[in-house]
Amino acid sequence: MITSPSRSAHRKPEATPYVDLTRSEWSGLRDKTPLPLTAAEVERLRGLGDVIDLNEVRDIYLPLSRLLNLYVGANDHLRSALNTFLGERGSQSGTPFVIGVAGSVAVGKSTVARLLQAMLARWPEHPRVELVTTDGFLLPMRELQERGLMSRKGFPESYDRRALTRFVADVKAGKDAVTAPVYSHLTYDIVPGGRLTVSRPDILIVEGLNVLQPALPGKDGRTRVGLADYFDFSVYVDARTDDIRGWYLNRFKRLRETAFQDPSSYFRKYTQVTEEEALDYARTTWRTINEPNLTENVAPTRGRASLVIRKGPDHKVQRVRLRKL
Ligand SMILES: Nc1ncnc2c1ncn2[C@@H]1O[C@H](COP(=O)(O)OP(=O)(O)O)[C@@H](O)[C@H]1O
Ligand SMILES: CC(C)(COP(=O)(O)O)[C@@H](O)C(=O)NCCC(=O)O
Repeated sequence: MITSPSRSAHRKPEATPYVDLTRSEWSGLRDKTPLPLTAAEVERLRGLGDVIDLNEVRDIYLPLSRLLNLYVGANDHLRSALNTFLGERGSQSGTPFVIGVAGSVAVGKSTVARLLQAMLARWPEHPRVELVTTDGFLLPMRELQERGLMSRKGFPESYDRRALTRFVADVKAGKDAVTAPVYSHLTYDIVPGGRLTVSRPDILIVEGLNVLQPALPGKDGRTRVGLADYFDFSVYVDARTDDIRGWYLNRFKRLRETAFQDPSSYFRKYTQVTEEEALDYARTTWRTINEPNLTENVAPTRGRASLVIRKGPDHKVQRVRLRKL
C-alpha cells in the first residue's frame, strides 16, 4: 500500500526575516576579533546593578563590534555608490553611521550603549564614536507639570520628538557642532543651559526608550521621516518584564544608599523614610509609569530592531536575534 507522506513533512519552514542564535552560536561569530577592553575599563562602563564582565564582553559584544565594523565598511561603499550617482548633489563627505539602542527603563541599555561606544572606537576605521541619550530631549519638569505629564515621563509625548529627530538628521547630514540638551538623573530634570556638542563623528549611538517608535503622521495625515529612519542599525535590549521590574527596584534600593543622599537629588526625600516606604514609591512608579510604557510603547517596537539581545534573570545574554532580510 502506498501511503502519502504526512502534511507536516511537506510543510516548508516558515520564512522569517530573522536568524535566531543561542549564546554560544553567537559568540562563535566573533572570529578572531581581539578583546579591546580591560576588566577595569568594563567596570567603569558598567551601570548600577548590571553584571557585565569580560566574559560577557567577549561572548556578546565582540561579535557585535565585528558585525558593526563590517556594516560600517559596507555602508561606506553604498554611500560612495550614491555619491557617484548623484554627482554634485551627493553629500560632500562621509556621513556618520547611526546606531539606535532601545529597551525598557532599567534593562541596562545605557551599559550596552557605553560598551559599544568604547569598543567601536578601538577600530582604526571609525575612532570617533559619540553617544547621545534621548532623555536630553525630555520636556523640562516645569513643562511636564503644566501639561499634566509628570506621570507620563518616558512616554513618547513627554519628549520634544521634533528636536530629537532634527538633532540626528543634522548629525547625519554631516553638520559641524550639532548640540543637544542635557538631562540630569540627579535633579530629575533638564540641566538649565547644559548642552552637549557632537561634531562629525564616524558613528553616532542614540540610546533611549523610544528610539524605534515610528513617526506620528503630520497634521495633514502624511507620514513624516522619523528618528528611526536615520538609523543604519538598531539594537533592542530585551528581558522578561518581571526581571526588569526586579532590576528597577534593586537599583532604586542601591540609589537610595548612594546618589539619593546628595542634597540636590530629587529623590532625597526617600532617604528620610523607611526602606519599605521608599520601595512602595518605586513599586508604584514601576506599575503606573514604566511598565505601561514598556507594554504600550517600547516592546511593540522590538520587531523593528536589526538585533534583539535577550537577557536572562542574571543580566547575562541568553539569545540573540539578528535581522537578515
Ligand atoms: N534616579 C536616578 N538617580 C541616579 N541615576 C539614575 C536614576 N535613575 C536611573 N539612573 C541611572 O541612569 C542610567 C539610565 O537608566 P535607564 O534610563 O533606566 O536605562 P537603562 O537602565 O536601560 O540603562 C543608568 O545608568 C542608571 O543607573
Ligand atoms: C529619564 C527616563 C524617562 C529615561 O529616558 P531615556 O534616556 O530612555 O530617554 C527614565 O529614567 C525615567 O525617569 N522614567 C520616569 C519614571 C521613573 O522615575 O522611573
